[in-house]
Amino acid sequence: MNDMSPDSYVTADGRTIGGVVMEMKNITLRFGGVVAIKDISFDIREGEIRAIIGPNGAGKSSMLNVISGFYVPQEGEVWFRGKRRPQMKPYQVASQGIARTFQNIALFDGMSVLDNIMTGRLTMMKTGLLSQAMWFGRAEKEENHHREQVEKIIDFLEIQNIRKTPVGRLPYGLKKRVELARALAAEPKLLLLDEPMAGMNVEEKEDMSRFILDVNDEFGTTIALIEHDMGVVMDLSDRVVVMDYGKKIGDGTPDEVRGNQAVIDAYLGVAHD
Ligand SMILES: Nc1ncnc2c1ncn2[C@@H]1O[C@H](COP(=O)(O)OP(=O)(O)OP(=O)(O)O)[C@@H](O)[C@H]1O
Repeated sequence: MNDMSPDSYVTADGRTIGGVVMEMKNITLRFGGVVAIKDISFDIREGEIRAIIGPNGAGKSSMLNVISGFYVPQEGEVWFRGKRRPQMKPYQVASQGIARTFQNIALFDGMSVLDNIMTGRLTMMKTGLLSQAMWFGRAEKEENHHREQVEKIIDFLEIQNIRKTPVGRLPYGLKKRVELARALAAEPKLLLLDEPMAGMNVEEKEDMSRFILDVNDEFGTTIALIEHDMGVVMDLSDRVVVMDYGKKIGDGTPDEVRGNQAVIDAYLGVAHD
């Protein structure tokens, strides 16, 4: 699954966690007078499930937006696969193998599940309309390949029965699953999930947790996620970054974070256990 770098290790459940793939170094992000992120550093290792938690307004989404290139920090550096990342547009970040889902579902309601998932492959499509017209065979072959990959994801996430359904008609939990499918269609190396369980009932949360674990396990996808449900975060994650008012107040395994007094004071102590 991963290159066995010297600092690789195998988790209790038998997954291999490799070296650092993404490193945020002293990131500061301001919106006018509001400092959303204050001098935060942390890393993400290959194959791990890394959570970012914190109370409302702590800066979690802002951090995910920095990783995905939607926001450019005023200070600090983003390193990816051992290289400093220059300022990039989100589509350029996506083409490096980083895909994301959004806090508020961002699908095309009028389009079928299948077509929505196909849009996740846009960054990988080589033949445009002109070449399709001029060199149909090659374009057709490529289209078939994309369809095959999408069908695999549809099977994996168990959504065969809704593949032709317009997304707008689906219940919330399934829409979130389709969003995950669309992100996976880009075959990401690093998958960013912005509150994947928000608004879900217990059963939907269990399903989504299982799919996140399966994606990580089956495809070796590194996952960084923001989530409010503490139970979910502690069960799923290998390591957790805790933010509060734009600052990092904790970073470690779920057990380390649970025992961190600053975290308890800021967040966990307030009826989130
Ligand atoms: N586009 C923006 N323009 C101005 N201020 C912003 C913008 N995005 C975020 N902020 C501010 O930055 C701070 C951090 O917001 P952010 O959404 O990153 O926090 P969060 O931890 O994700 O919160 P929540 O859990 O409520 O989603 C907040 O004070 C917020 O109002």
